[in-house]
Amino acid sequence: MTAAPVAARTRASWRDYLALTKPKVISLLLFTTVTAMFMAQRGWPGLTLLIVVSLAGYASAGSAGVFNMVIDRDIDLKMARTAKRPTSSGLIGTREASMFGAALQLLSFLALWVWATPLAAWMSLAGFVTYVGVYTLWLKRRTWHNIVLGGAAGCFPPLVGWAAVTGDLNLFAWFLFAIIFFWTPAHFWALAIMIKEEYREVGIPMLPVIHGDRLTVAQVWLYSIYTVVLSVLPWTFHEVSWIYLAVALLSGAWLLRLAWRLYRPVMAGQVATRKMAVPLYLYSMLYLAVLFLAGAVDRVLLV
Ligand code: HEM
Ligand SMILES: CC(C)=CCC/C(C)=C/CC/C(C)=C/COP(=O)(O)OP(=O)(O)O
Repeated sequence: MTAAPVAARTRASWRDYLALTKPKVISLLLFTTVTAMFMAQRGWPGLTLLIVVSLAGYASAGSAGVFNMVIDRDIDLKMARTAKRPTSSGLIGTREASMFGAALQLLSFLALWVWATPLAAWMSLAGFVTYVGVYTLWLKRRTWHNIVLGGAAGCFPPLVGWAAVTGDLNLFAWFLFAIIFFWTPAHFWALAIMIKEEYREVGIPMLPVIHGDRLTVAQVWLYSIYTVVLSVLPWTFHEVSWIYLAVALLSGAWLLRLAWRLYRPVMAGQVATRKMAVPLYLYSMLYLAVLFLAGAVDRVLLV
């Protein structure tokens, strides 16, 4: 049996609901949650807790994605990258999507509260509120600072993992938060350069649209430096040892190399092109994954 063409479909399948949760983005968010659990435990956190936190973490971040797609369905419809989202195409109505999102958030909060710790549930809710309330509703359409302040949403997943294991948050857990906070601009503004014309057309005030390429690459370069410096600090506090340090320095050097390769030609007067920004955007995700993996391996094996 062949699938019906998209335009002819009127009934949404489970795949459409899954698409509302932004599965690819969540895969990396969840990776930071799970690796943070190993870092907090300094060993195996237990299979039950790993499963509960992974499922609940997915549901919470997924719920945030659902509400983001409901709120942004008008602008998503106008951009090629997002036009086919079920909320924009009308395949899934606002009411159904909102109920789905609310159910995910409620289940996630209860599961974390009951089977992990109340603090983990609150941290997850804080991530949700920051993404939906601060980023999507308040800042995204208003200011180019949107992704810096709203980007705090993506910093909560490691706190969820940490709090699920210890019921508490220490300085190192907040370092994990801060690393993602300072990493986000390099990740997102590299992408924003790639798709700046789409953002311009729909009037979303992303940095390259508002202040141009030069300020964007300068900010990306600065935030990349902050990220690498910050990534090394936990070592100076004896929270991690040489495995993490070696990985942080090597992967950080590569991040700086790619940020520099975007910065230099644009500062020399060239227009920032998609081709120039792609390597940094793609590498940003590998970088974060490798850094968190190194933290987990290091603390499980050595510290
Ligand atoms: C304000 C913060 C952030 C913004 C505005 C942002 C924005 C975006 C956008 C617009 C995309 C393209 C998605 C697509 O093509 O469908 C993307 C991709 C991605 N982002 Fe982010 N992001 C942010 C933070 C994060 C964080 C914290 C993580 C994980 C720790 C993350 C992980 C990813 C991944 C894995 C992809 C690739 C998805 C794919 O290939 O479809 N992002 N991001
Ligand atoms: C703990 C917890 C619940 C955390 C949730 C954090 C979360 C879902 C962060 C994701 C960040 C992200 C994908 C932003 C893109 O939004 P966008 O609207 O700019 O992208 P779009 O144009 O693809 O919709």
